[in-house]
Amino acid sequence: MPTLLNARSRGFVNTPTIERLTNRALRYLQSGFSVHLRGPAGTGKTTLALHLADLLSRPIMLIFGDDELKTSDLIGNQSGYTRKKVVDNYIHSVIKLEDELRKNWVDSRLTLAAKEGFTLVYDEFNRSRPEVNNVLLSTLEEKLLVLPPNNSRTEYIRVHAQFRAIFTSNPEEYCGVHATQDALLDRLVTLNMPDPEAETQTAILVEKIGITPEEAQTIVDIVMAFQQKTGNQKTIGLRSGLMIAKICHEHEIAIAINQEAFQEVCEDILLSRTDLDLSKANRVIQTLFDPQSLNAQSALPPPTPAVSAPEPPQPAQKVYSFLHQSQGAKLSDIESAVGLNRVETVNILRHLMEQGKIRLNEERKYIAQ
Ligand SMILES: Nc1ncnc2c1ncn2[C@@H]1O[C@H](COP(=O)(O)OP(=O)(O)OP(=O)(O)O)[C@@H](O)[C@H]1O
Repeated sequence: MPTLLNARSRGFVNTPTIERLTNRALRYLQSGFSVHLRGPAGTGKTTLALHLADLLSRPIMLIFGDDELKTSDLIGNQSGYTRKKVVDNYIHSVIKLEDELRKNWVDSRLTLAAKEGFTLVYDEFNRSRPEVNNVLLSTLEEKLLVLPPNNSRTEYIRVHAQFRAIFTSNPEEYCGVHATQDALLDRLVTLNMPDPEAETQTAILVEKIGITPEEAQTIVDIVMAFQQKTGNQKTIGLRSGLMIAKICHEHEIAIAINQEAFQEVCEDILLSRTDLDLSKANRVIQTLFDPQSLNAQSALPPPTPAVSAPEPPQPAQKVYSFLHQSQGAKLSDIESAVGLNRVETVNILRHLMEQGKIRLNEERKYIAQ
């Protein structure tokens, strides 16, 4: 059986923009639609897809799109044979032999998710050839998964009511990406991922790498200014910032624009990511280490704290008291009892779990400690 993913999205940074996007996507998922997050590399599609899947509170199956992927990788295939031999020697002089050879069918991720009502996260699905994804058409629309003919099992699977799929994709001009069939797009609600704003990038660098907000802002300023000056939107962004931050943090390199070691790291990470002529790109990057030029380039707002910072005490107290009285409840019950939306409820539950005040039992009920 394929491995189930338990995507507790720790370290997920929730800014007002991300939260709005999350709420929109969640609304569509709760109404039974599958969601498609589309946008350039490094805008946080996969991270948001896993966060959404986590909010749905169902086991998660993860598939990565790939040119080599086959339909059988999605639905399953025949794997070996089972042989049954019956020897009947009831009358000692007579032997009756029955030999039966049966093909074994092994479900793959889509089939399992559709059967059991899991959440399927299909990352970069347009890297798979379009015909491979055809099997998704009836799964999403008619809620029927059609399997290849076989005598030993049913050829149609009725899709479980809780099955949801979350797709992510890169724009079609990216290398190795196929055009997406209109029929598939027509069955999905597509949300375009915005480029993460400076405040989101800063918050992510602080949360993921553990640098200070001022250091994070210095890196984000440099990366965004380089992106603007070179006109390169495709490969320079959040990931470059995360790499610079991680390297500097781990090697105790001071994150300041007048530090030679910091300048070198920025050059190494950024110069390889632009199509601009190297000498021109080099000149651009040198202007960024001039404090006046950088300040003029990017009047970025000061970092604002992430929304995932500690919840206000009142709703958390409400959730805790409810759990205390009810002796355990599931996410949907908590949500309706305290009148909060899913994102708010999950944030509070996480916060209470981190404080050791509640725990999640095997029936996925939250129990007050
Ligand atoms: N909201 C977030 N909270 C914390 N980290 C984030 C968030 N969004 C993105 N990141 C981090 O930014 C990096 C890029 O994010 P992610 O891989 O989700 O982007 P993507 O759009 O799926 O990229 P690609 O198209 O290249 O797969 C990752 O290291 C991820 O952990």
